[in-house]
Amino acid sequence: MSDNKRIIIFDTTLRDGEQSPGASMTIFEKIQLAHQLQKLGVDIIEAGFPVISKGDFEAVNQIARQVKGPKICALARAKAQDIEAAAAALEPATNKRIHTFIATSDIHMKYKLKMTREQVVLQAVAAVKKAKTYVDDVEFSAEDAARSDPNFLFQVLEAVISAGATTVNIPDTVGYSTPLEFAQLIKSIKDNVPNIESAAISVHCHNDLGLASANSLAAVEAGAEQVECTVNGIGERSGNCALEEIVMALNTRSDVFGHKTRIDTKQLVPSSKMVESFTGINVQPNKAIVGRNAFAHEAGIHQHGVIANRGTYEIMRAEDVGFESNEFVLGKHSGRHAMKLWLSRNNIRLADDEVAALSESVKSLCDQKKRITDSDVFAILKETQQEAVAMAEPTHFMETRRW
Ligand SMILES: CC(=O)SCCNC(=O)CCNC(=O)[C@H](O)C(C)(C)COP(=O)(O)OP(=O)(O)OC[C@H]1O[C@@H](n2cnc3c(N)ncnc32)[C@H](O)[C@@H]1OP(=O)(O)O
Ligand SMILES: CC(C)C(=O)C(=O)O
Repeated sequence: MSDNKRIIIFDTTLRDGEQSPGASMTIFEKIQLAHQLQKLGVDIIEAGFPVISKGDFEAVNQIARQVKGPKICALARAKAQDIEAAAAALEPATNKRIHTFIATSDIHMKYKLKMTREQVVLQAVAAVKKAKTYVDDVEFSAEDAARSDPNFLFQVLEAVISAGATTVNIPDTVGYSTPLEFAQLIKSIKDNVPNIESAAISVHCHNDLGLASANSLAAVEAGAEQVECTVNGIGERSGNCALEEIVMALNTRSDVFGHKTRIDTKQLVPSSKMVESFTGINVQPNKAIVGRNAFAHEAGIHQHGVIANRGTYEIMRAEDVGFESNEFVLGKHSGRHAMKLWLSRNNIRLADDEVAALSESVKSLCDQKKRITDSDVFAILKETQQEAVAMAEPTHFMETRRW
């Protein structure tokens, strides 16, 4: 894979991810997660925002000391004190980046920062110059870029690149943009910022309208080189672009995007589980890629198809993202083919008419009970097929409805 075909994966689970209400992690957990992110193969770990607390400073500092491989990044407002804290926390890292930001939308400048456009440009440039005195690699983010006046955004980006920014990040801070619009914004930045070739273009999309991954992919198609994302898509409000979604979309549809990443996809599920356990934020079952139902089939027509050929209903392999296998669930929607498979996995032989009768009994039970277990099916079998069950040597006679 040539390098110009590789999208840089900038993981911000430890920074923006941790901003999810209730997701705070201990220093020990953050260090463990950073090691897991290294194993996952992310290019850059945004380890925290050192000025905000002693704990965040310490976590970034320990990660900078211990985690080798990915570049370690720390966030700083466009303020001297923040940049000094970021530089001090990152000091032990061999490969490091300071990420500084200021808002460029009229609503943020007027009401939040109470600054004029001219003041924002001056403060952005001063921040980048200050960060450059500590590190070569400086990222600048124009917060709320997607709602900023594009002409002002071009002016800010040109100024920060001239000041030494090596990456310019275009956040859709409030998840307002749409794929076509966001792609157009990236294209217009490439066309209107004269020195844009001197910096990498990054995107950072939020999920308020459920479009974070779609917007990030549209940006990649328009020429963005770095995607900022989080494991399980955690982050402010509805979260950030989910790392697993962007990576598997690029992998699975390389025919469309023509880009790859360095991610070891088999580490996606272990990373997801670690984030779930450290933050206490559970992944919804139907979450793309890492949700518990992402590779599970209950409907008979689908189960029949998958038994015949997994490609009928699976566009990715469960094993490739770190699950042990795909799964079948016996339920109200299951049919005879799945029933036969369940029986064979439990070493039970039945004639076709008996399989059909058992399927009917299972369906009837499902009309009364939301979830059925292996024990339920065995109970039905014991009533009707004592001989077959007696001969069976169940391989996993336990309370589970999946196999
Ligand atoms: C889009 C994002 O995700 S941005 C990152 C968000 N992350 C966080 O906020 C991390 C946690 N934050 C904190 O712990 C605190 O907010 C701190 C330490 C950063 C600041 O705390 P405080 O000094 O008490 O200020 P408070 O949070 O109330 O207000 C933010 C201040 O930062 C200023 N500010 C906000 N963004 C920027 C910026 N990019 N550059 C410079 N100043 C900024 C605001 O104007 C306000 O300044 P003021 O105190 O002069 O009015
Ligand atoms: C600091 C920036 C990149 C951010 O988190 C946002 O705009 O959402």
